[in-house]
Amino acid sequence: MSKEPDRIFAQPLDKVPDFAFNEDVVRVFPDMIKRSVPGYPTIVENLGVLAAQFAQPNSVLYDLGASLGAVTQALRRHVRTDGCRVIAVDNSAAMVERCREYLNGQNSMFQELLPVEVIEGDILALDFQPASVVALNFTLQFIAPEQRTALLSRIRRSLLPGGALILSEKLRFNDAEEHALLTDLHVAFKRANGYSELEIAQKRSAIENVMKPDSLEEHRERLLAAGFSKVVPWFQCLNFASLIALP
Ligand SMILES: C[S@@+](CC[C@H](N)C(=O)[O-])C[C@H]1O[C@@H](n2cnc3c(N)ncnc32)[C@H](O)[C@@H]1O
Ligand SMILES: O=C(O)C(=O)C[C@]1(C(=O)O)C=C[C@@H](O)C=C1
Repeated sequence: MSKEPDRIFAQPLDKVPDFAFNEDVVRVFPDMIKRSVPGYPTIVENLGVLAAQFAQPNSVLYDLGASLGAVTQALRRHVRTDGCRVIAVDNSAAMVERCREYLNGQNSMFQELLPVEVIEGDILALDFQPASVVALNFTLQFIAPEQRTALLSRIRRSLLPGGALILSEKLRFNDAEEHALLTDLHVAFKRANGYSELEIAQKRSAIENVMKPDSLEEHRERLLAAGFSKVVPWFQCLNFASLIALP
């Protein structure tokens, strides 16, 4: 994985463009996400552990919005169920190209890994195959809010009995005081990870039009409306959380 440090917002910009998963972001993405999302390494590794509990023989495991394939690699480290294969999907050409390189490197180093197919495409247009695990790791927040329920309904319909959706997201909070406190603590987390005030402020304006977090209550209601029977939060660090949704 690239070790290049994220300096994307380090210099003052006349106008901060909307955030995009382009070549510049791809180059620094492992550093960016680790320094921006509290608990990210724990979530990714344990997503593999959780997935192993829900994986059903001869089924598909989806990594939706796979970026560089961190979740796919965790699935390959932990899932040992017979006949499983991973389908990783992302609509950023730059991400997909680099993701394929990393996974090919993994293929040549280890034997008996789950087969992986990396698809460059829009998860909103995906024809889902019967799946036992679907991971949306910090991806739903980038989908237009009015399209989220339909996507989750299609995922729900593709899930096999015994399977699960694992959904990780940045959260907002309905209680203004709680929202302000956890937002401040997230800024402190970024500062402690070496981001300057300028970098933090410019990143905030870059993502505000493209990334729309929901509250835990909104997630729960939407998942139930999409046909899931049970929603169980399994991780929260500051304003970032991960949920298990059962069919
Ligand atoms: C924050 S990143 C996900 C991080 C990744 N899952 C991980 O754990 O390292 C969000 C990803 O979702 C992808 N994405 C956003 N909208 C998408 C869509 N409609 N279809 C496919 N991928 C999408 C972006 O290109 C980006 O790579
Ligand atoms: O909330 C922020 O400030 C973030 O930087 C979050 C976030 C994310 O949750 O995906 C946004 C974009 C990058 O992909 C990395 C992290």
